[in-house]
Amino acid sequence: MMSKVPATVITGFLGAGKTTLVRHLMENNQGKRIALIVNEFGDKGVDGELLASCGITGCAEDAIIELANGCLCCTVADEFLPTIQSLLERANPPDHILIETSGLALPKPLVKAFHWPEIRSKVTVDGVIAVVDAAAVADGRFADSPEAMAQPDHDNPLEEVFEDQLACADLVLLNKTDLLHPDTVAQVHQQVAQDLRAGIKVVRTSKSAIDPRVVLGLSAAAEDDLAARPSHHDAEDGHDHDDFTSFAIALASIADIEALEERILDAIATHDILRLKGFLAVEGKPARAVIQAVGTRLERWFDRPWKSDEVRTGHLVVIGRTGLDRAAIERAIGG
Ligand SMILES: Nc1nc2c(ncn2[C@@H]2O[C@H](COP(=O)(O)OP(=O)(O)OP(=O)(O)O)[C@@H](O)[C@H]2O)c(=O)[nH]1
Repeated sequence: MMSKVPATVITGFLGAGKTTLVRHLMENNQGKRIALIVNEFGDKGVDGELLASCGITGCAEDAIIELANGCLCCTVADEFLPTIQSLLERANPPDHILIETSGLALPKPLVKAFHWPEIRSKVTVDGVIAVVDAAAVADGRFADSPEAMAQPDHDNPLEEVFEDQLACADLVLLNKTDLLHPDTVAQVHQQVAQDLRAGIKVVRTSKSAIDPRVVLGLSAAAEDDLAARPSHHDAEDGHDHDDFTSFAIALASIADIEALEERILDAIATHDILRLKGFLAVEGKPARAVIQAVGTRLERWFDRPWKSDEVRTGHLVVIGRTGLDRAAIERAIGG
């Protein structure tokens, strides 16, 4: 019998370190041909673009497939299945498939898709890896405030997505431990462990750095034990995305990047933006700048020189709870 191609689903809330993990796994591919399917919330992809410029040796151009716009777990039949099928039909099919889901996606409906007769005999879910932002957990990002708990019928979409991702995991990476005191890491570890199925291991990481042999080759066949992976959305057919929203801000070349950074941080704090990321053109700089913000933590670096035929403009993708004041954020950041 032909052996099935293993597929690893990488889940984890917005900004937890999924793309960082994917990059690490692709850089340390140990000669394996790895293909990546990446899906983001919002119609302007950043992760695929960032990885495309990775310069990893052995990482072929066509190794990265971006499914932008929409939620992978809800567009499974239309987009995901044909993509997997076309990967498998390649002259040189991958040895391993990585699937990076958006930070707001529920992993379970995606894993369920592996039951489809067209792919069931050819691919198996080797494992669901949940990446956790330990600093965000320590900040109480996913927990309810006492005031919210007191509300009748309250629900917390952040907490539900976070818990669904953990409940489906075969392995958890407790990431960003570099940002916390070891005692806090231990507390967060304990807290996260409570939401896991019995026997699921938590590995502490910084910058998602982990030996690929720990993450790949779990042989979990997750599609065969879905019943053991509880979800807040089990009673529903799909899930709606009304709880979260996303939009992109176009920016012309920036003269003063420090000033822009301050405006971004102010906007994040004022409007409770969950995630902001994108690219910028900076006047007088030959390279493209990357901006990454998770909550109020912001990173910026230059990733690659602009190509001669590229238009030097930027865009920032903003993600938050529904109700974000787009016009006000655009005004605040646009300056
Ligand atoms: N300090 C610290 N920063 C990290 C760590 N891992 C990732 N980051 C940073 O966190 C930000 C988000 O990382 P990503 O890998 O893009 O996160 P993601 O989960 O792919 O984000 P989304 O796809 O938007 O959900 C980037 O600025 C990373 O450099 C870590 O362990 N420690």
